[in-house]
Amino acid sequence: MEGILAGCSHGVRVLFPVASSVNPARNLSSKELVPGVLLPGARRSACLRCTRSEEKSTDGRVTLTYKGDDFVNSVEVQEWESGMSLNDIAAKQGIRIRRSHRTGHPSEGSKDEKDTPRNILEQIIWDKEVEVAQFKQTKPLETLKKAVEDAPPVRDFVGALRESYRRTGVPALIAEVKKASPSKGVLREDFDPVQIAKTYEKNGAACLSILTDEKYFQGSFRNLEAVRKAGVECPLLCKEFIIDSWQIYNARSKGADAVLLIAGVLPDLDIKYMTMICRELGLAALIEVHDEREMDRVLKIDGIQLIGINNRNLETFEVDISNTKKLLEGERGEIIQQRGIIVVGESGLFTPQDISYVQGAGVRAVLVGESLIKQVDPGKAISGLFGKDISK
Ligand SMILES: O=C(O)c1ccccc1NCC(=O)[C@H](O)[C@H](O)COP(=O)(O)O
Repeated sequence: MEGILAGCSHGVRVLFPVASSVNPARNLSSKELVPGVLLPGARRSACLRCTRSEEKSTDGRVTLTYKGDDFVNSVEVQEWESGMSLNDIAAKQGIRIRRSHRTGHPSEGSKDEKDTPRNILEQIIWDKEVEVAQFKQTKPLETLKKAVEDAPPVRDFVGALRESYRRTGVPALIAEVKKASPSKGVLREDFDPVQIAKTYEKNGAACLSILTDEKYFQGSFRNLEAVRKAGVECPLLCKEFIIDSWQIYNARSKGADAVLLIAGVLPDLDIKYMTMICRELGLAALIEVHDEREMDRVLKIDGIQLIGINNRNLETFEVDISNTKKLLEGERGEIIQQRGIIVVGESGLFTPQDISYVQGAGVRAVLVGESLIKQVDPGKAISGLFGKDISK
């Protein structure tokens, strides 16, 4: 791939395609390469903690290298340089979800195959790309960063989960404020997010998950802000389909304490880069996996504190809670235990037996939506789900 490529040991990289109509890199000084700022034509922003040196190769490509750099020569960066399409790089990591805006490649098939989403998750992601591009026009990152400074202080999401597990002896509950879903349609007609959040908190939820996607889940950032402003103390997960670091800043500016990063959608470099941004903002990152390959990819990334195992296949909607057990068996479970990673069991949990089954597999927190939200009193339903009162 033609362009200017830079990477650093802090996990930040820049790619300015020379072919791009805008090539700001030509006139950039290192002062302008600010962490987290995505310049026009760049795929990544650079890191000010590094010291820059510049090298021009015979084919005109300029490589910016940084002192102490071990990142530039990594396999991932070499793949970026090799001329593979971005969808191909993702596919090589086992990612089936394509990005509609990514550079095409003959292996992606005919025009029709390229233009038609293969499944609901891909459809959601393609719509999200359009949505985020529009939001970015109205609120550029620099504006958003100012809003982040005024956001309510971050609450300790991981700490709340650990504390709840220690106190109750059962997996900590992340209760999901979920009005609707693509698989089940509307789950609750009389949906008052603040009231639901309050009853979840009162009845023992350690943290809350607030869906913010409007089109497919009838959620919103208004809900997230309203819950945060209503005096709810539980840390809040912004449940969004994140494909761009802009969304992480946006989530923080609205009061989120944690964000979801889906390994089935994000290549390794994106996960590394986004978790770094989360760390800088003080947010927890819940990295979601669904199969062994995704789990293995995530376990290769340093500094991961929270892994969610989704029992729902987001491409087919099939739910199977034995997926959690399968992914925690053997060496994977041992690595997770050694590193003190908290595993969150996600989706399809309806009974105390389900909870003890995933707990037995190694889960220390659960993310539950449907089985609570459909009950007359979703808060009271918590003791039914756990087989005991977890509020004390
Ligand atoms: O819930 C869906 O239908 C869905 C479809 C496509 C992408 C994501 C989807 N859900 C996100 C989740 O995984 C759940 O909201 C969460 O784990 C709670 O699941 P549940 O307790 O089964 O409502």
